Amino acid sequence: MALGRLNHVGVATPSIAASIEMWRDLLGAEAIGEPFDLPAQGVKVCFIDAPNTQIELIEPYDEASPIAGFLKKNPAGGQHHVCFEVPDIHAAVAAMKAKGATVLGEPRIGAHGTPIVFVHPRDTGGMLVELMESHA
Ligand SMILES: CC[C@H](C(=O)O)C(=O)SCCNC(=O)CCNC(=O)[C@H](O)C(C)(C)COP(=O)(O)OP(=O)(O)OC[C@H]1O[C@@H](n2cnc3c(N)ncnc32)[C@H](O)[C@@H]1OP(=O)(O)O
Ligand SMILES: [Co+2]
Repeated sequence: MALGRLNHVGVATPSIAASIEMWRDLLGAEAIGEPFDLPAQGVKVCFIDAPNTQIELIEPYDEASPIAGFLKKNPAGGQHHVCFEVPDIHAAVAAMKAKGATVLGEPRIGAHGTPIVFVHPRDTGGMLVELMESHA
């Protein structure tokens, strides 16, 4: 399985609203999407377009959010994961497992409306990696 396009960098934040201000006023972001809730994945999401990828701002939807633990350790938020595109999520899961990596859960629909999975950071040098099926 070849390394695919970097679809987005996930950035955890305690406040999407505050993060939008920083990305816009300090870093010059111009294409900022409308925040939306993704309760099935326990997050609120806002995509910020960069020329060749996106920033995915993620805020806990509730206390059970999978990023709640991360924000306890990093109260100001920070870089949470990176997401690479794959042509076939099931083939990607099989390839990861065949190489001994831990895939977290089953493929589920992510913020772009396509199937995603996560590979445990212990298998990826400490960086949480998301794989997202994309046919773009
Ligand atoms: C899905 C919608 C959207 C999209 O793009 O479509 C998203 O991307 S939403 C993103 C939020 N969802 C997830 O992250 C789901 C997958 N994540 C998980 O299942 C957990 O966060 C997990 C298992 C990676 C970590 O679990 P937890 O937060 O409970 O922390 P632990 O103490 O169990 O962590 C174990 C170990 O991993 C290290 N860790 C935790 N989070 C990260 C991280 N983001 N990046 C790197 N490392 C991470 C943590 O420090 C622990 O390390 P250790 O050395 O054992 O102390
Ligand atoms: Co993501």
